Amino acid sequence: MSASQPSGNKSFDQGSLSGELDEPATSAVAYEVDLPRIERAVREILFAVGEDPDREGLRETPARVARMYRELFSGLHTDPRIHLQKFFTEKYDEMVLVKDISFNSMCEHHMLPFIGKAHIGYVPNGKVVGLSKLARVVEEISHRPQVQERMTEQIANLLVEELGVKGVAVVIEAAHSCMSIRGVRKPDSVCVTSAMKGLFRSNLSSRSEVMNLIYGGR
Ligand SMILES: Nc1nc2c(ncn2[C@@H]2O[C@H](COP(=O)(O)OP(=O)(O)OP(=O)(O)O)[C@@H](O)[C@H]2O)c(=O)[nH]1
Ligand SMILES: [Zn+2]
Repeated sequence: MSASQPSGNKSFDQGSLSGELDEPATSAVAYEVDLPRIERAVREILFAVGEDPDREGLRETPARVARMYRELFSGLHTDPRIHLQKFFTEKYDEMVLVKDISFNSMCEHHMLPFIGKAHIGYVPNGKVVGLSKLARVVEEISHRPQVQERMTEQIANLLVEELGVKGVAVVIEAAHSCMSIRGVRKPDSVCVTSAMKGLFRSNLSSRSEVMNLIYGGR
């Protein structure tokens, strides 16, 4: 299924399509990142650590870092709700699970990456979204200064608010570089967070089912 040509996939034709047909490629909100300001700041950091930002190898570094931050924080200027505006009215009312959605984010405490996988399960309440849209939501919510717990909650809340799901389970596992390359230096630690809403919160067997589907066989 392509984002702008949903009728190409027969399995989705059985339901009717709602929402915007001309979905933009991204949900970007107009904002011009101040690249020169980042460049000046990076030059200052290089001076402060005792480097010479004008030596050949570093000359282009401030501009590179500025472009890098624009990319890593691109989710600050997007509205991930847009990806959930287009849905399919399906009778399907069992769980849908997309697991192993890889992501990278930036820990807001140290501005170092945390990298991992998100698993999103939900039980629809008449509205089913294209599977890629869940990954798009993860992309945008992760490309911000984040903490893992907030990211987990934000994804779950978005599905509740936009799709009125009967239940949603978001599980995120990630390795935080701020814990591996510096500070306490525990390179093998993995942080796991979960947000359970609706029947995944109230019903133990639904919760066990989604956890088994995510982790079963591992
Ligand atoms: N709960 C949570 N903590 C995080 C996340 N990312 C980083 N941290 C933690 O944020 C904390 C910041 O602690 P501080 O004491 O303010 O900073 P610090 O002196 O650099 O801490 P150390 O990392 O222990 O050296 C650290 O314990 C990090 O492990 C996250 O996504 N969630
Ligand atoms: Zn950190």
